[in-house]
Amino acid sequence: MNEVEQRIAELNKLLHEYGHAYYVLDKPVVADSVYDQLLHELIALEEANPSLIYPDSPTQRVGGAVVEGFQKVTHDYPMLSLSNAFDEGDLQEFDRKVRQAIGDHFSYVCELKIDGLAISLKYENGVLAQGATRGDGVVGEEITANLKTIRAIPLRLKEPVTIEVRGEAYMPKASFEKLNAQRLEQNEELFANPRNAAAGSLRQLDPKIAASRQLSAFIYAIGGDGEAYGIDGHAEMLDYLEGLGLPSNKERQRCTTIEEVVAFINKWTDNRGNLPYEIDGIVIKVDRYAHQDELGYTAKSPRWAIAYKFPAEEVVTTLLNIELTV
Ligand SMILES: NC(=O)c1cc2c(=O)c3cc(F)ccc3oc2nc1N
Repeated sequence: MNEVEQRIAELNKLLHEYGHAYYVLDKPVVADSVYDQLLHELIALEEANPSLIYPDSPTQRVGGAVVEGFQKVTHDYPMLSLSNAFDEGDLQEFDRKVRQAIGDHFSYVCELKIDGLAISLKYENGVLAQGATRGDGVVGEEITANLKTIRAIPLRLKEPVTIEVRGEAYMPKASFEKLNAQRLEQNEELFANPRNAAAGSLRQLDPKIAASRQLSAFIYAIGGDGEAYGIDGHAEMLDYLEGLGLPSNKERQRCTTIEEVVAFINKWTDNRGNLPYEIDGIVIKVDRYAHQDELGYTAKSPRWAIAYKFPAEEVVTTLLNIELTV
């Protein structure tokens, strides 16, 4: 390898490491100025040596041309939606059905329900090959170019595995405030909430616009059969996906009773305002895959999971009261 090739290889490695620490682990290891300086050095070297551009170089995140529209993709495994629980009674009913089907020796995994939009990511031999929206659950839109602009999404995994994962793309609260402040400046219509802003950003046909929106993502499941990777349960799968370099939400907790689940829900009902992203509930999943297989699915939802939805913010009821009094 000559000197330039060596430096390009070294810059790719460093920027990949620093990017993972900053965007996936939320633990920066160098100052932004150092990252930017190295990135600009790589951009200059790649411009002078286009044949040495790596497909997963950080300079390739904002690539793609502006497209006329998105291709449709059929998911290998349907992207189902979660059934909802609105109060403790619903949770007790869910728990009763689970115990009826698989007995009492199991545990739940509780996760924050990120308020964004569901995405699917396909990696082939470790390289991000396709990204798509949920769509109607069977057919989604191919938005690979836009998802590549999300720095929390690795362009290459730490292992050359072929795997499909599912997760939630979202707009952090800080990005949302900044975006709406800019739109106010430019007399543009404001986004109502971070979820709409994230959806609107990923529907942009120009990846440069998606890149400017500073989205992020959490991965919450594998698409397809986790046991094919020698993994027996969901919590273990999330650890495995983290090991591959994928971002998963660390605020997850194993619970063995609904009482523990309720305690987790109460904790985050009170604390969610301190999170740097919006959540609209808590997802409760039976952990072991063998138990999930026994419980199975309805036409549109897994029977082994449920989403507890937080009550609507009081501001809505206040508005309603005003209307009612007038
Ligand atoms: N928004 C979320 O944070 C979130 C969403 C889902 C799902 O939509 C979901 C849908 C399924 F059919 C099965 C598992 C799931 O797990 C999930 N886990 C999460 N943490």
